[in-house]
Amino acid sequence: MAPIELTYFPVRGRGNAMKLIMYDQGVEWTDKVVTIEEWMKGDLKKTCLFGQLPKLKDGDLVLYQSNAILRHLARKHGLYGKDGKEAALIDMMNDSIEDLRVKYLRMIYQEYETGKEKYIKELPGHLCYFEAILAKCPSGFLVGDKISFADYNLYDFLVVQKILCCKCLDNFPSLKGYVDKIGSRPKVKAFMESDSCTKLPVNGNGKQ
Ligand SMILES: N[C@@H](CCC(=O)N[C@@H](CS)C(=O)NCC(=O)O)C(=O)O
Repeated sequence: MAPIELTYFPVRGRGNAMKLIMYDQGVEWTDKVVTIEEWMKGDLKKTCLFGQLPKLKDGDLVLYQSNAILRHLARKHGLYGKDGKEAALIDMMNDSIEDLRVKYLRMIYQEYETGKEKYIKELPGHLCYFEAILAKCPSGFLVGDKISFADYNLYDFLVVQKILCCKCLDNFPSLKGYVDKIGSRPKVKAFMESDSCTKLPVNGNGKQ
């Protein structure tokens, strides 16, 4: 049995970026899928440190909080820059991706009907920062010359934004090139085209 076990709902959600990292880095893991019906019984929730998923079990280490999980995988698999300075910059990038993800999730779960149009209108005003960052990165990665966990996270987020609004990257050539570049890594491509990704709804409430 794989030593890593990921417990999450049958959605892409916050689980997809960590799955992408594991698949691309050749890490074996087992998915423990929790249906909403099972979750609603409440027993599993009570055992979760903060009452939420995802949960990653790596040997005797049990982790909650998706960004802590991404960072753990990054430390183990060399996806955290070449030194402390790059690690700090990667953290900064990832925090900014998290800010956007929270905005997106708020719209999806709390105000899809009333807030979707406004969200799409405001999206370029958020994405432009990443466009400017990537336009200045000769490697095509957010920080340094190697892929980091923040790159997988941003890639995952941008793909989800394209599902919401297929034209959202049209005015952002660097972001477009970035999605194409990361998306054409053979294992990333294979994972994104696999049932493990395509068969799952993007979000738990069916909105996307
Ligand atoms: N900050 C947490 C948020 C986790 C979170 O919102 N989990 C949701 C699913 S994505 C959840 O467990 N919802 C069920 C519940 O809160 O009862 C993280 O990044 O992991």
